[in-house]
Amino acid sequence: TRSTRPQRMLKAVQKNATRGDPLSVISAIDRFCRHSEWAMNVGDEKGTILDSVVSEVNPAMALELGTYCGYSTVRIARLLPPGARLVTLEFNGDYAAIARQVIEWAGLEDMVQLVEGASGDWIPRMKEHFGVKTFDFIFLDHWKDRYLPDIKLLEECGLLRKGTVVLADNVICPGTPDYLEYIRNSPSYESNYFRSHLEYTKAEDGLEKSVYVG
Ligand SMILES: Cc1ccc(Cc2cc(O)c(O)c(C(=O)NC/C=C/[C@H]3O[C@@H](n4cnc5c(N)ncnc54)[C@H](O)[C@@H]3O)c2)cc1
Ligand SMILES: [Mg+2]
Repeated sequence: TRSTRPQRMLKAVQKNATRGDPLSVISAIDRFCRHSEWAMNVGDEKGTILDSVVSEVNPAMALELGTYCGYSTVRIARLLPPGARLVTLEFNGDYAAIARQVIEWAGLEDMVQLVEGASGDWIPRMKEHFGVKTFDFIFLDHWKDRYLPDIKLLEECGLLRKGTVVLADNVICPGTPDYLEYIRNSPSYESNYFRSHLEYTKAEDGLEKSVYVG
């Protein structure tokens, strides 16, 4: 049977990227998406904004919702300080299997804990199951109608602390109107919009950076 797009993306990484070199994995995926097949990675343009926020936060404990093929997982994990950890949730087994191999090709498997499961099920178990106290940095890039319920769940589970930075992809395209409305009007967050473009296209999109103030 015909291969899937994530499988073809992984092949492109194994063919064009150097084992243990995260930047070569990132550029191999960007080249694949620009010249072969578009895919919903955060991409190179929004990726530089993601990089600058991760570098500024320098998180010891990071969370990603929506691993997909692991592109942003690699972008984040390559910037983490030694001993830091990135937990990434992905409930599609096929995508998780591809992402695991992409993360391993980049040589970042020691920094990353890929959990195969739904955010709604696993966020309440972060403390007792993963020994997480609070997250320093959170990247939202899963189904857009899950951003709002999951940020509220993260609050309820006490997983945010004063200064936790939440970065949300696609707040314009596909768009997350209910999340934006909540986070921009909540006294518990200071938010800023970083205007950019939908990955590999000229359409507008952007990232919303929100700092939890408690
Ligand atoms: C109209 C239109 C369509 C598509 C686009 C283009 C476009 C551009 C983008 O950057 C996008 O991020 C998206 C997008 O839809 N992303 C959804 C990404 C989901 C991944 O996360 C996984 N997942 C989804 N919910 C959960 C969950 N609870 N727990 C754990 N994993 C979850 C899924 O298994 C996927 O691995 C789309 C732009 C405009
Ligand atoms: Mg996205």
